[in-house]
Amino acid sequence: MKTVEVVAAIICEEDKIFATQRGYGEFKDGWEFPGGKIESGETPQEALKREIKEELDTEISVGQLVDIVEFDYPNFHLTMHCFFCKILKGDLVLKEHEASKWLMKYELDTVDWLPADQGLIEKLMNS
Ligand SMILES: Nc1nc2c([nH]c(=O)n2[C@H]2C[C@H](O)[C@@H](COP(=O)(O)OP(=O)(O)OP(=O)(O)O)O2)c(=O)[nH]1
Repeated sequence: MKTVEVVAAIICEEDKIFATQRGYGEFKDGWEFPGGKIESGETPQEALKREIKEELDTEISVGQLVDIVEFDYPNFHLTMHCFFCKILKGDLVLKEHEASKWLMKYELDTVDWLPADQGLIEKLMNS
């Protein structure tokens, strides 16, 4: 099975975490942490900064690695590197997503996360 290498940004501000809803494709309407596929030659941190600039027109700093999620979807294996991030500059403009929410940790389970994110959400809620 092919492996897709993805980076995801857990953007925090004060006590809240930024969640986005996918606007297109196979997982449309599912909630996720913004990010995307690592391109060849990029470090995960570089990929994450590029993706957040593209998707949200925002510059971030990439902090601690929170988790590397390994998950089998029917058609591919996902390896997802998840980092805590902070906003440096920009207003999180939704260029690809259809909605977003700032959620407190205890509210994280109030949106419908993509299947691969379930374990991570539990971990964040219990942290
Ligand atoms: N960014 C992100 N992707 C996630 C999460 N959870 C999860 O299963 N994924 C999956 C969905 C996609 O298959 C993949 C992300 O890659 P992507 O955003 O480039 O996906 P895509 O296929 O829509 O993009 P593209 O090839 O059209 O550029 O990882 C998450 O929390 N954040």
